[in-house]
Amino acid sequence: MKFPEGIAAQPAALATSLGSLKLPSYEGGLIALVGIGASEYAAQGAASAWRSTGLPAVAIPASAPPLDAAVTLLISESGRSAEVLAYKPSSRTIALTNFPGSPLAAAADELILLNSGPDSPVYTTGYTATLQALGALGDHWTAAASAGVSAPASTAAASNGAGSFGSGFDWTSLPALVSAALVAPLGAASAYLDEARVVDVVASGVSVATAGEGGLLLRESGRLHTAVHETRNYLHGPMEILDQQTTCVLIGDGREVQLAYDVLEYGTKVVLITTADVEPADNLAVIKLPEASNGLARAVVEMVVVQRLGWEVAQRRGLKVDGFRHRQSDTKVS
Ligand SMILES: O=P(O)(O)OC[C@H]1O[C@](O)(CO)[C@@H](O)[C@@H]1O
Repeated sequence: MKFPEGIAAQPAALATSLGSLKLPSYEGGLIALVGIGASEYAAQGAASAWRSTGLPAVAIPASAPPLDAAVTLLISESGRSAEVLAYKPSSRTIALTNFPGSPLAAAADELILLNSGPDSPVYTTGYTATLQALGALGDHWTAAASAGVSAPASTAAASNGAGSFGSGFDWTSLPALVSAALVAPLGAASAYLDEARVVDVVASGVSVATAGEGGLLLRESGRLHTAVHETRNYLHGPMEILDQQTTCVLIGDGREVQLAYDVLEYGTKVVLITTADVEPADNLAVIKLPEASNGLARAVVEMVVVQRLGWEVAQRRGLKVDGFRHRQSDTKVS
C-alpha cells in the first residue's frame, strides 16, 4: 500500500481492527511494554496513559536488557523486528502484531492480533491500530484493576456490545475523529517544515508517542532532520539553539501553547497541533484537532495530522515514500 493510501485507509482499518480485537486477561502486577521504532513510541504513549489510570506500566526499548515484569507486551506491527524477538523476559509474554504467522506471534505465550489490513512501508494503519489496541486493552485492564478483580480475556463484541471497555470512551467513535483529522486545514505548516534546516518535535504526556513517531515519520517520509523532545525537558536547555532555520512542531494544549509564542520570539517558525483556541501570529501555523476524550485516541488523531504533513513535504520534494533505502537485512527477520 502506498503512503497516501495508508493515510486515507485509517478510518476503515481502525474500525476493522477494533471489531476483531480479542483482549487477554490481567491478574495484576507490573506491565512492561516493549517495542522499537514506531512500536516503541506507541509503548511510551500507552505506558503514560495506563499509569494515569492506575495501571503499573513501563515502556522499555527493545534494545534494553529484559525486565522481569508480571506481563510483557511485545509490540511489533510486522512481528519481525529482530530486537523485539531478542527481548526474552522469563515471565508471561503477549505479542501485539498484525501478522499471525510472524516469528513474534510464534514466540510469545499469547497473541493480540491487530487485523488492521495492509500497511504502507512507512507505517500508517499499523501504527494507529496499535495505539487503538493499546487504548482498548488499557481500558479493559484498568476497569478490572480498579474494581479489585482480575480482567478476564475479552473481545470487542463481548465487552458491552459497543466499543467501550470500561473508561467511558467509545472506540467506535475514533474513525469519525480520524476522518475529521484527514481534512483539518494544514495552512502553511508543510511550507514551514520544508524550509527548515532542523525540525524539533515536542510533546508531553501520552502525546510523547506522537512526538516520537512524528519525528521518525517526518524523517522517513519528508526526509526532514528532526529531533524529538518531551516538553518539560525541552524547556531545560535543548531550545537554546533555536533560530530562523528551525521549525518547531508543538503538540498539545498545555505548556506547548505558551511555548509556541515563546519560540516565535527567536524567529523560529511553529506548527502547533492542538485543540486549544489560540491567537494567530506571524510564522505560526495552527492545526486544530477534533476533540478526543481519551489520550491514546487523541494520539491517533494527532498522528494522522503529522502523516499528512509528512506526505505534503514529500510531495514538495518529489519523494515517493515507497520504501526504505537502507537494507533491513539485520533489523527484520524473515
Ligand atoms: O513495529 P515493527 O514492525 O517492529 O517495526 C518497528 C520499526 O521498524 C521499521 O519498520 C524499520 O525497520 C520502522 O519503520 C518501524 O518503526
